[in-house]
Amino acid sequence: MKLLKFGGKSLANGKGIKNVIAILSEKIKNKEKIIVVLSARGDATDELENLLELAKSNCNYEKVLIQFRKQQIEPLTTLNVDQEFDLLNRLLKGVQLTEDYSQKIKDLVLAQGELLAVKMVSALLNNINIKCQVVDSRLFLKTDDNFGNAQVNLVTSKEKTVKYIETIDADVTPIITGFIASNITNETTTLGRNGTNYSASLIANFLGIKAIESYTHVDGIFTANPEIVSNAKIIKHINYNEASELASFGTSILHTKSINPLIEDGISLHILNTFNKENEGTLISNHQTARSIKSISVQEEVVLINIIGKGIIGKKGIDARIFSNLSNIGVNIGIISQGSSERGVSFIIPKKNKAMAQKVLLNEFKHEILKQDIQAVNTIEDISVVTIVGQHIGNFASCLDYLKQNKINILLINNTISGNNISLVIHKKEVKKAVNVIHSQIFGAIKTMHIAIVGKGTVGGSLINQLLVSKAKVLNRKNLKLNIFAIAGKEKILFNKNGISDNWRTSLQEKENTLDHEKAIIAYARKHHLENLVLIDNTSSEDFVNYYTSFIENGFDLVSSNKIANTQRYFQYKTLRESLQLHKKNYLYETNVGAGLPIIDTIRTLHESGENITRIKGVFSGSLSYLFNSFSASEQPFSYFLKKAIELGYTEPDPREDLCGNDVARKLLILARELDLKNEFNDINIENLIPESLRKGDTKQFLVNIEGIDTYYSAIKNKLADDYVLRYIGDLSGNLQEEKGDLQVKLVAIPKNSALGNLTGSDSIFEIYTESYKENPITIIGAGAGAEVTARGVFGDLLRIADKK
Ligand SMILES: NC(=O)C1=CN([C@@H]2O[C@H](COP(=O)(O)OP(=O)(O)OC[C@H]3O[C@@H](n4cnc5c(N)ncnc54)[C@H](OP(=O)(O)O)[C@@H]3O)[C@@H](O)[C@H]2O)C=CC1
Ligand SMILES: N[C@@H](CC=O)C(=O)O
Repeated sequence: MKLLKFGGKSLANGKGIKNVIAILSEKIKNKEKIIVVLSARGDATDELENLLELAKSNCNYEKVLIQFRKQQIEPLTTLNVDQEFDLLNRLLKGVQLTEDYSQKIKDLVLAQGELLAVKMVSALLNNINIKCQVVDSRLFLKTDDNFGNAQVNLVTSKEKTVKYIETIDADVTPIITGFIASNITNETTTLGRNGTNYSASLIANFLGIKAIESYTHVDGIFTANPEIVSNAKIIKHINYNEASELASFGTSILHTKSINPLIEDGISLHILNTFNKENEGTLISNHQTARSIKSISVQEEVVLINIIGKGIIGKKGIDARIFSNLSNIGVNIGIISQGSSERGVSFIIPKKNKAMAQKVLLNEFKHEILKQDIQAVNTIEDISVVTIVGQHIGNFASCLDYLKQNKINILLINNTISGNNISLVIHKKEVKKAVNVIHSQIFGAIKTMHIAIVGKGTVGGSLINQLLVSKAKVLNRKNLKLNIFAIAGKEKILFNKNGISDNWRTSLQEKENTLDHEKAIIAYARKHHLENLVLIDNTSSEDFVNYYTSFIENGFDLVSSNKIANTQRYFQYKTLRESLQLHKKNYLYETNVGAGLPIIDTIRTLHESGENITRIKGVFSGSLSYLFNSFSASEQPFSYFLKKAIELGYTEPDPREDLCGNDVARKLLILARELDLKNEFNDINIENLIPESLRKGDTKQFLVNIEGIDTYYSAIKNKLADDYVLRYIGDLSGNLQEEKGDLQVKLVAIPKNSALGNLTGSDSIFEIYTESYKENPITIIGAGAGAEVTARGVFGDLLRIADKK
């Protein structure tokens, strides 16, 4: 024999009630022996409560009652419900006259919800020739007089239940009301909210039924609320102890009170979805599961009370006074925190008890408050308790670190003595982010990086497209979801918290111009509780780097192809690093020097391992490499190749930044600073390759007069000896153990058959001389510029940051 319990949402009009009848008729036709327990249909309990309130306030409840009746007789409008509605009418009239009602009246009114539900389901089954009988549980579930939350007399109720059910013919299915019972004088009582689950557990226990199927509107118990964590998973099987833990920490489909009768009699409870026949649901039984389950639950509607004062330290009896006073007024206390040297006690109570608790405490401690021994009894609202059930504190350190990295402020932390549950008190606005962060950390589930990309030109545009093309593969291989939630150019921003799509260029174009990109991006991420934030700077803007610290302070890691932040004044460079350290944030910029080549990583590894780097020399500019390689081997003028280099995406947004040597100088300075040298940009000796007349004016003007550059370069070429080529090199030398190195950027003529002379295309070459490698430098060679290789380098930095999470 099985007991089937259906919740209110399952019994609501439309698909719900249809599915319930289908489930029941299939089982009965298959000769399964079942007993059915029902809740009130849909929101009937709330609606009946609302009717009481309307009547109490002397409002016109009749119209609402007519509407309620209409709902309750769907889908069988011929159902006779006169008895229930005559009673409701009389009761509500009385309430209207007296402008008040007792809990006893309320129980009688609410009971009509369950009575109507069993009447409807029985009638629908009878209509399809299934024998069933309406059963009013008030006839056998006996309670005390505590209306609204009555205590069941287990012995009497068991005896009466068994006797009553025996009177029903074996081929008739009992359809029993949940939630309602009666006292010794047969007055209607109720078993508290979610009482139907309790009724079902008790009836199964009394009748020796070993299995309950509890039909709800959800697929079962999840590792976290699926409305908060999109990739939360169903927990297929848990044992009673784990279920009790989940129930006491706020998992809404379980209630401790309902689990106890199951444990006592080894009754399994299968949570199933009325609306999803295929789903396996969650089975709760006494079988030991292989490993302790983990599930994250959230308790809302709580407040944190802090009692603060120097007079509390070491004083005996303070705690006893707090807790006995609250217990006297029936307030349940949750997490308690009291540091040995802290001047205060903090604890969680239900929000509804806030005013009452504060009043009682202020009164209890009025003398201490007067003497200033207690400075404040304050309340922090808008908090939630996030509990990780089945999580040991010993393995939680990385999760805490991860929460900190995501700027989640933990007000209190608490673990149970068994060490298997951890509760965190956090601000309500951070709950969504916190639960997602914890979920991805403890379940190794899909981790989502939320990425804002500023700069959507040559490099930025390629990066966005690479990310869109590769994101499915990355998800597959690394369980990592790359979600671009913002794209910005100079003037416009496009946001989409679920990730921008392939037509981002058109969508961005259609946006209004905005100011303050930084503020808008931070506000958007905060509003949508986005975790694992990364800001990617693909501009060459000097202004935008000023916002880096603000992004860091607001929980963003940084990736940048823009070289400006690393080549500002040394104190600014240092301040940025201090901020990164303080906020435990990462800043990766591999593309700053070698585009897609791994220069910074190599130099940093050598340096950090103690290897003395003595010199770094090479052709650092992909565009200039391309220009000199092509120009030397051709009769075309220099400007012809310069235009091609711009087209190919090798140059800086203003190509004069390459030609004047600034770009190479920046790369050189970035490398020097990786070696802990404190050079400033001004310290670099730079040979400028732009004729004086073309240095002034903006990029547009320069491009109009671009041919003006040709005579200058033809003259240089004409002076070049045979078998020599031109190379624009960066050279970091001197004593690199000192505070500053010697930084030179210059044009040199070198033999064609040397390492530097042999370069082709837009290749760069970096020669790294060290004490161990002596005269044979480590050489890194490859494409030194270009949209695709640089974007790939930025992509690599992003994945490196994801790996650190
Ligand atoms: N090209 C290469 O091979 C390499 C380039 N880099 C670096 O990559 C960066 C980007 O270069 P590239 O893509 O060629 O440049 P582009 O000129 O093609 O793109 C620059 C982008 O930055 C945007 N932008 C400029 N200023 C701002 C601002 N203040 N706020 C927001 N957005 C802004 C522009 O917006 P809008 O579109 O609205 O004009 C544009 O989308 C540079 O710093 C460069 O040094 C690094 C290594 C190699
Ligand atoms: N303009 C740069 C691009 C990479 O930083 C270059 O030419 O190397």
